[in-house]
Amino acid sequence: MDWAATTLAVAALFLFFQVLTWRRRDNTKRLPPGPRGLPILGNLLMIGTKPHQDLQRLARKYGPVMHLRFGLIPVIVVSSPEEAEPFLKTHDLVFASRPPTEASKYITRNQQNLLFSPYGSYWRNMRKMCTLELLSNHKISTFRSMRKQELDLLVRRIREAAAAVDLSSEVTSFSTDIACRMVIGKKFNGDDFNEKGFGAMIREGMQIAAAFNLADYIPQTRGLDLQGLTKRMKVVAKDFDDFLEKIIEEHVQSKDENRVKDFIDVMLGFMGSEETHEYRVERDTIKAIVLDMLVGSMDTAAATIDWTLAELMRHPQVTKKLRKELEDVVGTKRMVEESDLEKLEYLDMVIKESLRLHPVTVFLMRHAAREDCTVKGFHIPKDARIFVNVWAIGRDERVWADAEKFYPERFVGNDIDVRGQNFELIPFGSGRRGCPGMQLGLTVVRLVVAQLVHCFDWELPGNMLPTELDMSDDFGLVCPRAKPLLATPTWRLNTLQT
Ligand code: HEM
Repeated sequence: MDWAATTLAVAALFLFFQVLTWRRRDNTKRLPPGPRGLPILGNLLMIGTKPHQDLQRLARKYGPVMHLRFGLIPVIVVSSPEEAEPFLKTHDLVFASRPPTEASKYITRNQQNLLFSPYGSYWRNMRKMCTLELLSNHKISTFRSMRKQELDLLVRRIREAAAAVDLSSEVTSFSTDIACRMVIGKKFNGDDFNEKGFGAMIREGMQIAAAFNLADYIPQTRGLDLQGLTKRMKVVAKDFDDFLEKIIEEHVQSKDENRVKDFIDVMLGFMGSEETHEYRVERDTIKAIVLDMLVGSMDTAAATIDWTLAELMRHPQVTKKLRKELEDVVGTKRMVEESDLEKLEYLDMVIKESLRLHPVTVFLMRHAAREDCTVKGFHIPKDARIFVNVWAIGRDERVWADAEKFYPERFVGNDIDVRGQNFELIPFGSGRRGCPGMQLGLTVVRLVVAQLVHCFDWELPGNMLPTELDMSDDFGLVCPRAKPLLATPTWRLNTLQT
């Protein structure tokens, strides 16, 4: 094609997209304020590698309900508790859906999992199964001794370490191990999934799912795969499928009736019997839900533990106070048990404070509007994506005094908690799409933080000062600390037992 023809083609394409954008704009209705966008791309270029921070900055200028356009898709960004409540409570039913995305199409078999499933009877059915059969208090208590075994192993590994320990990596391995044992019945070492390794494969899937995929926002570019993401998704989806097929078959063939039933066993029990069970479960459903449960439990808890330990190392006075509570409740002659957790009130405040400053899912998973709706006088169009910026809400100076300061005592004398009733603190979301694994997540985080603070004194390497600890984050489906947390442990209990 010569120069003139290329220019003409680009101009025609530009005009086509511009007309599309104009047709979508309805000038009679008042959208929330927001920055002007470019033709075709909208506001996409305003978003860098830290979208939660970029959108917080924009919200300071345009307000806590903001309208942007990512490509051709309207996006509503919510950045304050008062504005989050109508989206997650008053009009929860309208915003309880998920948009179709390329990742959900390829990796989760056309949104067959819970996380990416659109609102409807399939989602309701799966949500009920997950809540009542997999993540109920009763079911998670059946894995209590498994959690204890794995935590004892973690403590032993740390105790035997001769020098500084990479706590981030240790906690991630622990979290991956308990998730695998609970969901699929066994642990996986580095490379026994395929040559890439189990954790690496799951994280590759999560990374792709979190990426800003141009094809989700400019659907006309789908076939072009401009970022090469579709190709990667197909590889990941095939790897997952081969792996899960093998694991499910092992479960079908297993004759061991005495072991604790893992999540695959439970779901296999509901398969193919619509008359006798209220859940409609197919083999593909099991595969999709297994991925949810692994993704939901592996990195969320690990990243929260890592953030909390880092904050404790930066705040020795808080650690001292937490240790005092642990000594009063547990003593110094034994390790922490899960049954101790309900008595540890200051620990609860420490974890809440950590989740306020470092919610590991910085945006609630993309909610989508199922119909047009009016919120606080603004028109929210059908199919708009709703981004609730939980990270910005936790740092909103109008709500939190000294918002950037890590100060667990702010929870003394009030009953603000993380369960979705207090919109200033929603690290697990709220309403219909709120996290069904919250109880399990909180149990694991509390247990590990308590144990590692109780069993060890920690020193930062190379005479590093607490204030020098790098607290920058990495954006993804889950946002961990960017740098590994290294610290040297000293055993502090009056017992040899681990
Ligand atoms: C510290 C730990 C955890 C945190 C901070 C967390 C946070 C969240 C958040 C913010 C959401 C999105 C809510 C929304 O879109 O409004 C969510 C959804 C979800 N979480 Fe968790 N989560 C954690 C642990 C877990 C665990 C342990 C599991 C399961 C084993 C789990 C499974 C899920 C699932 C399946 C959804 C999707 C629910 C739906 O769309 O209906 N999460 N989580």
